Amino acid sequence: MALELIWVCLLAVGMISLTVVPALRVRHPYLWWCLFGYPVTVVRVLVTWRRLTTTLGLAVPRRPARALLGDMMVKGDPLRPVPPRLGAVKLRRGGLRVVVRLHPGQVPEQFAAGSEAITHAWRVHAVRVGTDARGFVTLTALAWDPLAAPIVPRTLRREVLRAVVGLLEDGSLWAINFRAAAHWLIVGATRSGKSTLVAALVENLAPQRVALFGIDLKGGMELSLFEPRLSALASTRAQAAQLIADLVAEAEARMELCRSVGARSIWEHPAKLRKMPVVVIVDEVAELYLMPTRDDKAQVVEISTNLLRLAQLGAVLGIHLVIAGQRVGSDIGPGVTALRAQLAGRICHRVSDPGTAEMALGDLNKDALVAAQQITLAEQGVAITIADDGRWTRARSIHITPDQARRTARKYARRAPTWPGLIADDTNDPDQQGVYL
Ligand SMILES: Nc1ncnc2c1ncn2[C@@H]1O[C@H](COP(=O)(O)OP(=O)(O)OP(=O)(O)O)[C@@H](O)[C@H]1O
Repeated sequence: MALELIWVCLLAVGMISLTVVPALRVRHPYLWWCLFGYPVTVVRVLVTWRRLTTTLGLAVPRRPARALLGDMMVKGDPLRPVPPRLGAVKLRRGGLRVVVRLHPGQVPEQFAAGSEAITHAWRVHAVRVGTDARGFVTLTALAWDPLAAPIVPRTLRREVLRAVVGLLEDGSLWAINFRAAAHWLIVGATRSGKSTLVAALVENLAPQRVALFGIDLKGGMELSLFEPRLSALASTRAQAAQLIADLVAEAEARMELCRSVGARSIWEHPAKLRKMPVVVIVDEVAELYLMPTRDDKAQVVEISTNLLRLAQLGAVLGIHLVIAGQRVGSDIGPGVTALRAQLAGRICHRVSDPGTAEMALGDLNKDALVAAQQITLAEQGVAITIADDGRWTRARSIHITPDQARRTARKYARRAPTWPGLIADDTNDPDQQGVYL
């Protein structure tokens, strides 16, 4: 009877595993990885390590390859070469990480050359080789392609002017951090994912005590989604010229304030005096520089000069620019190359002309430029960006639908300070006090 009960229990467990585990893998991949994928992979790593390193030539013999047997010299490989010492296999979000101690004479490049074989042996999506300390390599395995459908954790450390917009290809968070790079350039051909990225950015910034402005000369088609949360939206060139001029005046007033309190940036101001950070999103920047008639020329020159001033002054004054466009080449107008030099943050989606990729990444890294040109039509939302540590990497934004963006903008409409003046009508809300301090 007892034996039958055990069999029934085992059968039930087996049935549940067969149905629940695959469903969990699809619906909650991170939970699946913690509960099932990670433990199984740890066993696989430990079991395969000796054979894997021997096959790759990374295990070294303890004894020399020749030995004296009586008065005979015997040559041959020792039976049990010693693999490099493996540290604890640690869990990381959607993957694992393990530190390996190198044998004397080994270099990380030997492990990098074998990363494809390690990937297959561990049955993971990819293995990256890094070096955090001399004499050691860190092997980071990704369970699946993080760019296939990026999911960011719901509970994130809230930090003002930092927006987590997706994932990097190593599975870490992709953040647009205005405190690290004051201004950002986002380029990409049509349907490459620019608007989705901007939506992810606004989704993050909307709950923060940050004033958002929009300039969208495509009749406000893109940025009007966020209108309730914007302090102002310029949808004609005249409105844009006025708004940019007003923002330059705001920057000058902040500069004056800095001088009066002896501070070099608004972040050094006493909390009570500190002005609200401003993020200005410019969609389709080329439209600002178009000169259909002669009369437009003066206005274009004014816009170009003021935008450049805003970029130069704004970084320390809490005024930040996000410049987005399909085609951003030096040919679109005077001052574009000078403006580009001020935009330290770069994001390049699939582009249709090499000039735009060159504009976004050419002055930073030639390999990044090549990688950007290899993004395919199917990889919507995938971009090349420069990470916080200065390295270029592939990344993909989370997919925010227009409806989601509209709902977020409505939800946080009360947090949009009035313009001019940037006076928030919610300063008594204790929930919001000090968010940007
Ligand atoms: N991160 C993403 N993940 C999945 N799909 C995406 C992502 N980003 C964009 N897409 C898909 O690509 C389509 C086009 O994206 P989006 O509208 O953002 O492109 P765009 O570059 O702004 O185009 P346009 O310049 O024509 O406005 C979206 O409708 C969406 O279905």
